[in-house]
Amino acid sequence: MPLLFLDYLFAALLLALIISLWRRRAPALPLPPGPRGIPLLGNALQIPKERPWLVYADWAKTYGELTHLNAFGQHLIILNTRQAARDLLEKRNAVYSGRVHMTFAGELVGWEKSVAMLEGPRHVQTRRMGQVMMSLAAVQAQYGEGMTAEAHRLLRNLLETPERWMDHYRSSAGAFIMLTTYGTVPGKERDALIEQAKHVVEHFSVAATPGNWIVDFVPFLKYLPAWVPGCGFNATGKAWRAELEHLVNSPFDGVKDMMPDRWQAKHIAPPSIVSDLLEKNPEPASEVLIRWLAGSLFAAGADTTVGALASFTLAMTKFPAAQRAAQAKLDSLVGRDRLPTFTDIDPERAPYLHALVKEVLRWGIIVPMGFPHRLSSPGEDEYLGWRIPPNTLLMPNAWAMSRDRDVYGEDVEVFRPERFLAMSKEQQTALGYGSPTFGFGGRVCLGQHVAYATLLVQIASILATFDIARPVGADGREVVPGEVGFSSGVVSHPDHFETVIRPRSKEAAELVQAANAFE
Ligand code: HEM
Repeated sequence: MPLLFLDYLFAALLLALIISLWRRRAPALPLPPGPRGIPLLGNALQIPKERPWLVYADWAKTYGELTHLNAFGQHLIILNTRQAARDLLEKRNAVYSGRVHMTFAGELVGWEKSVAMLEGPRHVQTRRMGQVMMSLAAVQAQYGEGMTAEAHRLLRNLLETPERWMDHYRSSAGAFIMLTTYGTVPGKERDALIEQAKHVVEHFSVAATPGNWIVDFVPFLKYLPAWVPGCGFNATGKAWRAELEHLVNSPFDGVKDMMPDRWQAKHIAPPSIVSDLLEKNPEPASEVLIRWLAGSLFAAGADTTVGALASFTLAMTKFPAAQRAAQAKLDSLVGRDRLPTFTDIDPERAPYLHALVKEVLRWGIIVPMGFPHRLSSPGEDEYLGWRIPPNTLLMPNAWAMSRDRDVYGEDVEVFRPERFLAMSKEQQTALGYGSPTFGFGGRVCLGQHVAYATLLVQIASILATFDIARPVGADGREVVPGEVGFSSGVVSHPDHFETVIRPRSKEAAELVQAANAFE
């Protein structure tokens, strides 16, 4: 027996030796190229804070498809081409659909239950539930009427106080999501929730900014009381958690109360994503997923849609020819004695309008670096001969992809909807809503069809009734906006610019008033 034991020991040592020799002979694949960092910090000091997509696009000229960075040991890879993003985030989405873990935003404030941060089977299950929003036709059929009425309210607000256009876009975006998600009707309660949501979304942006919170680097600090010097973030987290939970729970409980016997579909709740999901998934275990799915929609949808409308307004101010062309097409399609409906603006009848909305999403791309995806498999991956270590964060440079000259032509900085009309049907289908603005793979924006339908009806309604014009300076000449930058957050809005929004005619103003006569 002792001899047998020694045999085993000898065999094990031999095996260990062979493995170590083999490992030495087969060196690991290289990491993708990237700027040289410094010990411990890596590239942390080189990561650009202002409009990083511009710097990354510049680096891509040196490094190619992928740029590798390392910040305090965390691997980051910028995906510089749509092909690389498709190959990794779409074709291998089973392993590239993880998200980054954030102690402050996720655990302390409570965003970890939101769809955008969930991972694994709960994420897949929640997304499956979100399929109720999974086609443009379905969204229009179910919510088209309510969306049209919301668009009319936006027009009325623009007529009354045009200079407050950004406020009106914000409350309109909130109203659209409240309507589709909870079926909430206009009123004081809804206005209060939209106002509260504004703060929650602003706080999310601060909470999720990497580097803002020491507890993200030293997680055990979350256990210390807020009065310990340096741990005040625990009090902030608690306050923000309370407001987030109120926003998630209050409208949800309102719908639930209206459907006490929801499994029999005998209820008085208006049609909405929540009532639909509660009806189809009556088992109590689904409730928390539906509650947070609904809450996530507001957070993910409100600021993004507002940003897209701001980009639209900037584009119309800078490129009046596109505005005139869109108005002429709408006039010939709808006439000038009524407002457009969803039936008027389907892709077959209104191709120019669809091209214009796609161009808004491409030219003024508002999530320029997407949201990072995490490689969640325990082992490393390989792509084009490069090594991708587990836990790497992949960030698609959607801004650079939306300026790919091979796809969009040489004039990528010009707002020109015609570029989509010149493409074949196959090309257009491959590009989806025109650019990678809605992300990729198992994480692609869950609200993309709602967002697109919302923009379509809002933009058609505005163009039919208003002119978006350049202001006139003291010298009597039009002031053409110069180079307007975009803000640096995850959701990026155009910086301030001057514009004038006024009714196209007396008749157009009357149409807007008539559409809101019963309010
Ligand atoms: C123009 C408007 C919008 C843009 C540009 C946009 C863009 C995006 C992007 C880039 C992502 C990340 C995709 C990825 O990780 O690859 C995302 C995720 C998401 N969006 Fe949107 N979005 C918009 C509007 C909306 C709306 C209106 C809703 C809700 C009704 C919504 C709900 C979501 C949700 C729930 C996620 C998280 C998906 C997940 O992590 O599984 N979005 N969006």
